[in-house]
Amino acid sequence: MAEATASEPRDPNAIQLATVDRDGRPDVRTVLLKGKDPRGFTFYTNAESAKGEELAAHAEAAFVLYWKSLNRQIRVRGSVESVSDAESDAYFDSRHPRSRIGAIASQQSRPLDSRATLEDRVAALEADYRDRPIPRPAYWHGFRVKPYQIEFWADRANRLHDRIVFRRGGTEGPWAKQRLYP
Ligand SMILES: Cc1cc2nc3c(=O)[nH]c(=O)nc-3n(C[C@H](O)[C@H](O)[C@H](O)COP(=O)(O)O)c2cc1C
Repeated sequence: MAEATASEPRDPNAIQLATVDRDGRPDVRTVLLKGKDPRGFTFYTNAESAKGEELAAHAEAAFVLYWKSLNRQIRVRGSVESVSDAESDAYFDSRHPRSRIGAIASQQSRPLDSRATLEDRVAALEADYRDRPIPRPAYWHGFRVKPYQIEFWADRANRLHDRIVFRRGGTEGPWAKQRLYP
């Protein structure tokens, strides 16, 4: 990530996050990776969005990071849990006030009749919260992907790329390392 931060033109932490809906049909979208530690990988979103509903029905996800400037890919599969309220509060409070207002104003993934409706809602909320703290809505929080598989792919000459996969039986415990044919 440090190398990508130095060389990617923007959003080195953008991940393409895949989930499945109630009928088992895949869905995918970009979100920003906001945390990584031994427990897993964290992103923030509206739990009432399409992805939130999909995760509520089936708490499993996969994501891919592709750094074009480095020609490297990382693939992750894992089970998903909500992060603690304290973690979500800390991240929410670190965001710019406009982003906090945006999180309240946006009924993410639901129909919006016009851009003006959203802008009016933002203006009303900005007036409402001018002199008081902007609280994190309960539906806006972090999700943690707890990995059971992580694969690193790196470009090599003549398309004989390196692929190293780490797997484990569940979301805890030791990893087994395996090299794969490209
Ligand atoms: C570069 C980029 C970063 C994004 N980051 C986030 C994010 O961190 N959280 C989020 O909820 N949506 C983010 N989005 C918007 C999502 O891709 C998506 O439009 C939105 O979350 C609704 O997805 P859903 O309908 O599948 O729930 C981002 C989009 C882009 C292009």
